[in-house]
Amino acid sequence: MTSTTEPEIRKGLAGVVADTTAISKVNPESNSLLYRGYPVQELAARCSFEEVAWLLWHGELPTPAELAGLQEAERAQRALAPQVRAVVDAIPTAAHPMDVLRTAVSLVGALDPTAADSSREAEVAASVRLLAQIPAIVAYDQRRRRGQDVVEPRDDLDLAANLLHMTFGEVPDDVVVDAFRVSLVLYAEHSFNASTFTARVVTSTLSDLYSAVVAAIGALKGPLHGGANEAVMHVFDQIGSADRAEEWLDRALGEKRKIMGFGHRVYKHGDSRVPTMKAALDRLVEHYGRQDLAELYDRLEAAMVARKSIRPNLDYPSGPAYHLMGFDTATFTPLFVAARVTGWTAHVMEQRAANSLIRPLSAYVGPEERHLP
Ligand SMILES: CC(=O)SCCNC(=O)CCNC(=O)[C@H](O)C(C)(C)COP(=O)(O)OP(=O)(O)OC[C@H]1O[C@@H](n2cnc3c(N)ncnc32)[C@H](O)[C@@H]1OP(=O)(O)O
Ligand SMILES: O=C([O-])CC(=O)C(=O)O
Repeated sequence: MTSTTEPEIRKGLAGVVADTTAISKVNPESNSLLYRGYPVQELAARCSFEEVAWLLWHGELPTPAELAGLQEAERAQRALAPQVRAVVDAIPTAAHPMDVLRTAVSLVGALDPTAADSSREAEVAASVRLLAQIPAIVAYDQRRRRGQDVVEPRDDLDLAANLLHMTFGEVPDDVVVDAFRVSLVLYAEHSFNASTFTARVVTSTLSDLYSAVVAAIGALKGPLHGGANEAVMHVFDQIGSADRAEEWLDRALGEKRKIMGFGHRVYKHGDSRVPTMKAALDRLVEHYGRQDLAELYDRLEAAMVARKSIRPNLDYPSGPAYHLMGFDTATFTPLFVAARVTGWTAHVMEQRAANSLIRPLSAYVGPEERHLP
């Protein structure tokens, strides 16, 4: 007699601990998030996005000389190669900006003669290159969609201010630049989320860093992940005003729809990053005089908590914040990429340093063996 043990299947790998990481710690019990040991709220309050990028890649905050070196290298690589502009121009504007970004990043990799070099030095250099190029691609694409000419980068501005300058042709008020910087810091890293895990799977086959980032962009695009920040804005547009929030939500829940910007695979009592981003959104609401947006935000959140006890994730405040800054809704997820590329590339380097091919098993449920007639 044979005994068969059913394999345990964890759909969506929920609850599975797939490997160790020293990059960030997501703690749903204490509702906290640490990057290399530092609470993300402290980093968002006191650090530039470039300092956080260095921290994620190297494990420690940069010295003044290290930060100056990173800034110099990043600022020197902000201009897009003519081939990259030409490829972006060749993509119809009906294509989503995430498709444009995915394609352009792939070309940036193909144009890098050191792309196949997987030494740590080369991968840090490629990470800095992507840190510089992605904002330029995102800004270029939004401008061409609006029929606007390219704005050249300014090397006297940090990454956050320069991205805004390249997108809008001017540097907005400090309150706006600061809210944008905060969003980049909060979006930078979040352990084994779907896009980061994708980057690690690609790296585990000993593929190159650019391939891992291109695949991660594909994973981030979906509305269950990074695409939710864009989807939140579509929800706000559909609802229109605060007094319609409950009615809209009841209909959506009645149709068994997922409400974008709410819920999380790991956090079940609220996302550690939301209070910091909500505070930045509140400052933008004040700055732009858009209390109507804040009222809609609050009414929908309160109704969702009352009906389902499900709380907002980071995409909920980020969507309306990017809207107030003036970004097109379809540009929101590319902005997430501009931030998360730091976490992805840190994970690529960590995976490579202690690699094991990522290849789980499956339980076969198809037909028993059979034969052709
Ligand atoms: C930066 C980020 O990527 S954060 C995530 C951004 N994504 C979103 O905002 C999309 C909306 N949210 C969701 O779809 C989910 O909450 C996810 C995908 C993020 C997490 O999902 P999971 O961990 O797989 O939880 P799951 O989908 O099983 O939800 C558990 C229960 O809560 C419900 N639920 C969870 N999130 C939502 C939501 N946003 N709207 C309505 N119901 C929800 C589910 O329907 C399910 O209910 P059931 O047990 O009655 O079937
Ligand atoms: O951790 C996750 O599953 C999704 C998320 O919040 C992120 O990637 O920032």
